[in-house]
Amino acid sequence: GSHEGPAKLQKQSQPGNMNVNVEQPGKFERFVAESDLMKDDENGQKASEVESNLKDVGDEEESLRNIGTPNMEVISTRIEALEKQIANLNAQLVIQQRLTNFTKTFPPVKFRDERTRKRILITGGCGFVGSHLVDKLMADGHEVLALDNYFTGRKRNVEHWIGHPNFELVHHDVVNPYFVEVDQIYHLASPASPPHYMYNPVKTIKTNTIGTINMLGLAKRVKATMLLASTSEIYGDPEVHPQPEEYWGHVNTIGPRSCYDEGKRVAESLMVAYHKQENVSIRIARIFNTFGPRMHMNDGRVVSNFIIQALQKQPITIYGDGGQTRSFQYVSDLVEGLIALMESDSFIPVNLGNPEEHTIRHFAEIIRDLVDSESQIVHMDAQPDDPHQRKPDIRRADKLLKWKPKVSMREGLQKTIEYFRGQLASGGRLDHTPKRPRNSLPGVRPPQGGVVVSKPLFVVKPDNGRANPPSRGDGYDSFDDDDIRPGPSEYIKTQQQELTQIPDSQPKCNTPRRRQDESDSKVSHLVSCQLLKNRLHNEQREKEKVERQRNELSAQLMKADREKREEIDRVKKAYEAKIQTMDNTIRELRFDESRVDITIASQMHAEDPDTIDCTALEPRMRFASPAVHSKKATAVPQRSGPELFKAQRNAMAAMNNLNSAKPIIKQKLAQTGPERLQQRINANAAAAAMKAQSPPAKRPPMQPQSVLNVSKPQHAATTHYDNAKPQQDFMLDSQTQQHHHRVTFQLPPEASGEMASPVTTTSAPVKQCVKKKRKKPILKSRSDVKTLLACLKIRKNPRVLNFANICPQKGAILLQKVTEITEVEWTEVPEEEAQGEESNDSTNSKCRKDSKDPKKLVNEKKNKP
Ligand SMILES: O=C(O)[C@H]1O[C@H](OP(=O)(O)OP(=O)(O)OC[C@H]2O[C@@H](n3ccc(=O)[nH]c3=O)[C@H](O)[C@@H]2O)[C@H](O)[C@@H](O)[C@@H]1O
Repeated sequence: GSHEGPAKLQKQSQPGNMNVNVEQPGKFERFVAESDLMKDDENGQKASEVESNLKDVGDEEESLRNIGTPNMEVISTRIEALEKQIANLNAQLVIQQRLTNFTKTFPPVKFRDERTRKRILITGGCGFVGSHLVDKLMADGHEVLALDNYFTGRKRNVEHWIGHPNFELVHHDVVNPYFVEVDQIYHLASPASPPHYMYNPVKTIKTNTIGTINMLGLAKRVKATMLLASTSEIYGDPEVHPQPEEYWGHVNTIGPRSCYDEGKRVAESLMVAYHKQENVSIRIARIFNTFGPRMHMNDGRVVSNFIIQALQKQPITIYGDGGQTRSFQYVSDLVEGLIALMESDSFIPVNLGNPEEHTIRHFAEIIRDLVDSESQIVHMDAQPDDPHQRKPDIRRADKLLKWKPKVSMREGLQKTIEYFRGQLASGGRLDHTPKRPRNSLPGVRPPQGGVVVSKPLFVVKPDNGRANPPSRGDGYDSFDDDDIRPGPSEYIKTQQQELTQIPDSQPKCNTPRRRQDESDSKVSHLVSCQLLKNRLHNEQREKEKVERQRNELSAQLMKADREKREEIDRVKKAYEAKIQTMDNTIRELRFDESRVDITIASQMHAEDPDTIDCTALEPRMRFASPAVHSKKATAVPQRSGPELFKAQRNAMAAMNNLNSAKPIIKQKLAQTGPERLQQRINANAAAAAMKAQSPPAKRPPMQPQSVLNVSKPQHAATTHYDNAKPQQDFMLDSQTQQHHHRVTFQLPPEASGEMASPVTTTSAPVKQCVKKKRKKPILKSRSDVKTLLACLKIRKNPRVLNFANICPQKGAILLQKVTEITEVEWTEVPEEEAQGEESNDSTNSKCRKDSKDPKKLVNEKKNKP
């Protein structure tokens, strides 16, 4: 029956499936039309109803399979796969999150509330000192605004803060006014390396004077405290050693360094003037030689030059005899000193430097040793106006700020060497080849030796003919017209005029070579800025891309998770349905058992077994009861003694049958546990597989109708088993044998093989069957009981049994049951009648009481109202 659908199974399992069609023969057609079970059981071995019941259980399993109950292993494998997939996606998500956060991760920042958090402006915030100051103040939890024109500063010095809510980077030249509300201003903007500040001395002066005025104006307006990064250079070539703050200095006002020295001296003067006149809160730091990471490789100062020369095993170049002295401080000490000064209330200048003094010759040897380099030390011409000695007197800083440098020179040098080593190893964006100074630089003396002048930051030729806007930083002369900014073309014209006006004493300044170099440098600077912008833009895009990928992965993860949950739900539901079905099966079997009990009890206690009132029972049980139709049952008239006796005897026989059914049902109930069910499922699956492999068994032709007609019991029972084809007809004959009638079947030749087994057992009495321990006892299931009870009913009133939906095998079995029941009844049939019928049979060779064609019989029944 594995080809049947669940709907058919459901129909089969309905209790009223085998209808006792008493007074509605018109329904016969409908039964025929619905006779799905006619197709059932092409497999003869399964004719037994026990097996058919087993099959029911198997079919339940099949119906489960139809709703998607899969093999547990398959499900768990699927779930495992999904879990693996989810773990995979999780791992990917973590990686993507790390990638995403990589650009977002900032160094740790202290939390400050509104009262203690300050807004701090740092001019030159992208420079060597400025960027370290940014780091320190950011880490301390302040809001930092870094201003830079990127002349010597580099965005990459502060790129780790870009995007931080406390940090802001503004491309601005302090020569132009800038308006912002801040609490403190660190004014660091100015080139500081001699080659850099000598490169454009006018700009250097403007930055230090106009830039300082602009910042002091801002400080005045917003009442901010302003710190000026002054320099030890204001002492010039000092005649006092070490240099205290009280020393006025020794500066050549027209020397090559004067643009810087005098610029810073004016800046100090401006600070004091604004303090006295405008009551601006000021701080002046006189910074001595400082070194550390983030120095530009092309800085040109002694520390970077010597370290790179040593690392590259090139000659270490000392200007002059090397007897000049310097005192070098590490950048972190300077930053602490600057902050300490800002936080103090000292408006007088304070020296910030490390008093550890060395000659440049000794310094070169120290670096060569620290680098473990084989570089030679070579001497070149001395620098003009190069201070011969320099050492800070830091007593004031100690007294006012409680500040002293902490990092020794060697310790600081180690860190700086590592930094430059890393820079060189990473390809060092700039190749450093210190060159002799160009003669043409204005303000720089004609070469007398090896002054190291840095190359332009990025030497990139302009790829278009357009004139580039000014990049030397002095786009206009602030003194003349603060509000009018000339356009690029006018600017170029002005520059050219300026250049042609340079006196003949410096003729080389006018050469095309000089202008070209200058232009290259400006362009390269612009290009470097642009490259940086592009890089940041690309990074931003990359970040967005990663973000997108992350979102996609999240969506995938959610989808997989949802699928998993759905799968689990589905399996759960399927198993719940399976359990439900098992429960139902067990309940039904229990129900059968109790029904049998009830029936037996009814039979035993009823005076007339046929008049039991079953109205209180539910319909299924009512059907099982002998009083199938309670109305009719109660309407049965009082019977005579023999009739009653006959009925009681029949009831006893029925009771015996029922008793024999009970243990079988119990046994079956015990068998219908979950394990047993699983076994059956497996067996069914195997059988189905076998069946699929073997060629389909040849089925008998479809039998649209089969009618069992049991007539009045006084006469010999005449039954038509009507197949569509006349040759399949057979007659039921009865003979008296010893004390009871015997019934024989004549089966159609093609069915006889399949039905041999049930037919041969028909004539044996019930008790005998049990005694012989037949493998297939007659009463085994509720349908047996139903059949029996139906037959009991038939005995009382002749009826037409409709077996339209019963297959031939089952029909045969049913006939057998009828025979067994009628056997009891027919013992009282008068001998003559039986013999008369026998003679009839002998003449006709077949018992044919109403010798009508079966089809005619059907038609007659249909025509009855
Ligand atoms: O770093 C600093 O704090 C100071 O550096 C410079 O002052 P300077 O001492 O001239 O700095 P360097 O260029 O490093 O020169 C130091 C000494 O080393 C010598 N030197 C430099 C470079 C070189 O390759 N070889 C060499 O012998 C110089 O001639 C000089 O005597 C600036 O002028 C100051 O503004 C700044 O404050």
